[in-house]
Amino acid sequence: MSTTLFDKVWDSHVVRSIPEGPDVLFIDRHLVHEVTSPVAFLGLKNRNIQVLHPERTFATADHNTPTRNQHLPVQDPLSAKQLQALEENAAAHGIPYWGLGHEKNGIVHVIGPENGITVPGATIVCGDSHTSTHGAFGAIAFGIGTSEVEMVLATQCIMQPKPKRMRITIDGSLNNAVTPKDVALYIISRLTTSGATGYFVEYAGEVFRNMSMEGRMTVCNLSIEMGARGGMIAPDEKTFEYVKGREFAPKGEAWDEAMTYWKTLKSDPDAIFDKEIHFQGSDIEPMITYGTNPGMGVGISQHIPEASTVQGGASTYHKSLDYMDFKEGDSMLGKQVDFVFLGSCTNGRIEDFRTFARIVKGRRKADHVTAWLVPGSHKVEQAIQEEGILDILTEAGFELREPGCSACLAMNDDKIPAGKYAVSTSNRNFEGRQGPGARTLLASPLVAAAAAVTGKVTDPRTLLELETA
Ligand SMILES: CC(C)[C@H](C(=O)O)[C@@H](O)C(=O)O
Ligand code: SF4
Repeated sequence: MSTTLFDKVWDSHVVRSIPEGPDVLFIDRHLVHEVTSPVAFLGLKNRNIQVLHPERTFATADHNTPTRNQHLPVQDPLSAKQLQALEENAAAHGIPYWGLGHEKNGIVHVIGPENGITVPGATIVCGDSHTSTHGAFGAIAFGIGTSEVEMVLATQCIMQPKPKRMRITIDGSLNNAVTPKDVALYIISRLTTSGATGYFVEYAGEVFRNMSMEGRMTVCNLSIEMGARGGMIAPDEKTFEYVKGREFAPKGEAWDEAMTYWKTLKSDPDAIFDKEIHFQGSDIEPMITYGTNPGMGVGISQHIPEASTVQGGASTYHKSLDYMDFKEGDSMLGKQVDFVFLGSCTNGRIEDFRTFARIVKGRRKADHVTAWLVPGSHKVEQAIQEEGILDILTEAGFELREPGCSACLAMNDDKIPAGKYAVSTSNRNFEGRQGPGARTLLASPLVAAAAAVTGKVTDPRTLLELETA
């Protein structure tokens, strides 16, 4: 029978189908963080229920944690309270808790793959929209609300209507300096932020096959920003190689058994999708956003589009440009940059720091730029040191902070001041996302690095060319 990858994984997890209603799905892995879990645990307490599968549940602190002096007590009272609540809840239910300072601590979507919690063919949920990241391994992974977190804690199941299937195929190869982040921003700019609403996306084609696991995670992470329920990529040798030997991955006979199953995880050649979309890799250039949603992006050498050429109302478009203090027709190149943020579950992995270092090596941070370089986890932080990247960064005048979500959503002290411009490797550029009045330009680690050393929006290709010249 011809089945999609998505159907194979979904159908094998259905515990019960409700006619004309949602399916009840078994959940293999449940990731928990401090923001969306307190009320869920309270619900369990009120009903005197224990977590059904603590060994399938993993808790970390990431959203409102400081990125400096993590060894000291957390100053902000609300953050301190949320962190303490998670620690106590985890202890009460026998759930592993990787709090501040723990070697496995980090952003929930970075530590899952890093520790082998994320595996092909699994169902993975978290009270967090960017759970889609884990789809890079051929898992069905999606964000859930707090009441659903409670449901999964209590039953290890969730009720979900089955989404439709979309496949986005990108063939060919990518141009110089075009990274997975650019591919994702390009797709969203073409589809808009609601273009995949109601769908679960499979990414296929040469461009994704050639991507590293880190790159695939970046792409799947951003699926949610075009409205998709999630995104996934069929596992291949690269996936298996990445997972093998990680702490929570299957071992010995269990590994062999898992591999037999994982190798079947691909869409059949004649599988039918509800919607198919095709792009060419060579059409993509380094991207940057100019507006207040992730779909408002252009190639870095381009100009801000005229309102008449974009979808949606002109008044919303103008409101967005007013917030950014940009004008239709402006060139993106040369725009002043005050802050640079490298980090988040989109681009806070080791490969992103390697990419950033490629450009800053032998250069200096621009004097007027404040740069926050925040690893996605302690393991990433450690790799940055071990690989000598920290030396490159330090020599160029940068400083490394401690892991967490940080300026991605500014729930801690890392807030971009009102009116300032930040080139950010994160995933959302909504009004006030990085601090009240802050203006965000989403881009890749390469574009962020180019901005950090020149102090303005700069095409990274011009700097890379100088190196090879
Ligand atoms: C705080 C959390 C619920 C939220 C999410 O769901 O995505 C956050 O991670 C974000 O990126 O906005
Ligand atoms: S890094 Fe940003 S997008 Fe990712 S989980 Fe944290 S706040 Fe959400």
